[in-house]
Amino acid sequence: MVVKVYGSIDASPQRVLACLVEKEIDFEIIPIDLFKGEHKDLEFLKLQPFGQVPVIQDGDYTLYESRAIMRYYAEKFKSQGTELLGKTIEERGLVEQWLEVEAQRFHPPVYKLVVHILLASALGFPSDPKIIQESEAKLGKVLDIYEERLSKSKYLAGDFFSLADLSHLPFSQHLVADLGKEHMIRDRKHVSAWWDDISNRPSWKKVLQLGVFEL
Ligand SMILES: N[C@@H](CCC(=O)N[C@@H](CS(=O)(=O)O)C(=O)NCC(=O)O)C(=O)O
Repeated sequence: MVVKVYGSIDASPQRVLACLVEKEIDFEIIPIDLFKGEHKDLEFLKLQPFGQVPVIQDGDYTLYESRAIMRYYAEKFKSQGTELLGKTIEERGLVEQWLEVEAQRFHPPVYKLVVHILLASALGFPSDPKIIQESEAKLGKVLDIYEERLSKSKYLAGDFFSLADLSHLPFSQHLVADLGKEHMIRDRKHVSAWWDDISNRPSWKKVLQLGVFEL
């Protein structure tokens, strides 16, 4: 069954696409144009009542929240493609820990930078320099902890690539590519080496190529 992924070149859907590529799962992108407000259409809201992308449909199974979708496929296809959850319960615990850190500590400041640097004018409100400054300071503190962790461990959960690293790809790509904040990664030696490693994975290159194609 080909998995339908509702979204397109947006960051959170890319998180799911990278996971599906790593797990060698076939998918079809159903474009949802956020700038046209298609994510607020009644039909779409029946799939995702909060009006956000991504949503997946796998036969008659529907799921939203990108990190939940990743966990579902990483578990469902555990023995296919890249192992993304670790091999022991202790490794799984560390994968879950760093997935939560990404969602609760890393994502909020980066998302504010995306909104205020990239989207503000398109969404019709003034970008707030104070929010940008505060978000950058918050993110810097988070990345300092990453630097310490990655000075001892090749990847966040251990010496293996996992969902925890993968989950960082889309918004870290924003940081280095279109927010003008690449220095936040490059100024931290171990974070920089980690970013070079995970962003050079064939799965991520394929997802970025899809984005180019979509444009
Ligand atoms: N927690 C959700 C967040 C999804 C989300 O924020 N999606 C954004 C697109 S992106 O910023 O992730 O690329 C969206 O639909 N935004 C439209 C809206 O919130 O109205 C997830 O991880 O799936």
